[in-house]
Amino acid sequence: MMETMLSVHDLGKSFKNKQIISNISFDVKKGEIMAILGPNGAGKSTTIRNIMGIMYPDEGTISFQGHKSIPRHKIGYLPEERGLYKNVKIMDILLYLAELKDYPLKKAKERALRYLKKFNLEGKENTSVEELSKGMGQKVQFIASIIHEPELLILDEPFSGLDPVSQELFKNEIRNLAEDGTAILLSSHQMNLVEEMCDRLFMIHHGQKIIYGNMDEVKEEYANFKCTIRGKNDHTILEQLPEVQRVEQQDDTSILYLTKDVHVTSWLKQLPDDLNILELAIDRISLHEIFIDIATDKNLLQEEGALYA
Ligand SMILES: Nc1ncnc2c1ncn2[C@@H]1O[C@H](COP(=O)(O)OP(=O)(O)OP(=O)(O)O)[C@@H](O)[C@H]1O
Repeated sequence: MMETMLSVHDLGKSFKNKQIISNISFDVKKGEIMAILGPNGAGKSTTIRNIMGIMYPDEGTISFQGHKSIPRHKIGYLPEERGLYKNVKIMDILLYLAELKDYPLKKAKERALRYLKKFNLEGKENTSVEELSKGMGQKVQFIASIIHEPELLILDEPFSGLDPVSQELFKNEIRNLAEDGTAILLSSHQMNLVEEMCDRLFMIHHGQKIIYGNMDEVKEEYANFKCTIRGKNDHTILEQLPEVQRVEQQDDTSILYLTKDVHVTSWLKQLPDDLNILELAIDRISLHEIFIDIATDKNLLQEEGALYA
C-alpha cells in the first residue's frame, strides 16, 4: 500500500447559505496522479482552495500524512488564477519563492536552470515576467510550484492555454514527478490527457461525488464498448441486434452502443451475414464521452444496475 499524503474527508462548503460542495472525500497517495474532474462550476477549485487553506471548510477534515496541519513547505500549488509579480526577473522570483519555502538557494538555482532549459526557456533567467507570453508565464509558474521539491503537488488546470507541444512537455514532467514519488492532485478539462496520465480520478457534479476510482475501474464501470460500422444499414435492424442499447446514425456511419456485459467476440460472430460493412471498429467509450454524458445529465451510459459510485 502506498502512503496516503492527502486525505479529504466529508468536506462541505457553502457561500451565502448556498451549498457549493458536500460530502467530498478522497485520498491522494504518494507517487500517484489523481484527477479531480467536473463541469465548470462543479466545485473543483473550491475543493482545492479548502485544501490549500485559502478558505476554510464548513464541514469535514483535511489531513496531510495523517496530521491536521498542512506543512506549507511540503506542498506545491499552481493556482487557477495565474499571475506572478510582473516587474521581476524570472530567476529572482523563483529564488524568492524557494526561500519562502525554506529551500536551499543553491539547489533552487540549479533546479530553476534545469527546468527553464527543459521548458525551452533557456537563457531567459534575467527576463522580466511581463515580457513573457501567456504560455511561457505558465511554465515559469509551474516551475515555481515545484522548485522546492514538494511532496504533494496541486495543479489547478495546468494545461489551460498551452499549445499541444507544451501540453506534452507538462504531461511528461508531471508523470516524471509522480514516478519520483510526488503525490499529485490535478484538475483539468482535457479528458484525453487525463485518460493518458492519471492513475485515479474523482469526478464532482453539482458539488457531489459522482465517480471515484482508478482509471481501469472507471472504464470497466462506465466505458461500455461501442461498435462503429460504416456502410448503409437500416437503423431498426441494427437496433434489434442483441446487446445493443441504442444506435446513433449519421450518413452511412452507425454507432452501436453495447450493453455493459457484452462478450465482444461472441457478439461479433452473431452479426447477420447481410450487414453492409465497409469498415467496422470496436472501441471503449472515452473518458471525454463519459464526462459529457454525466455533465449534461443525460445518463445515457447508465444502465439498470450500473450505479454511479
Ligand atoms: N467566493 C465565492 N463566493 C460565492 N460563490 C462562489 C465563490 N467561489 C466559488 N463560488 C461558486 O461555487 C461554485 C463552484 O465554483 P468552483 O470555482 O469551485 O468551480 P470549478 O469546478 O472549479 O469550475 P471551473 O471548471 O469553471 O473552474 C460556483 O457555482 C461558483 O459560482
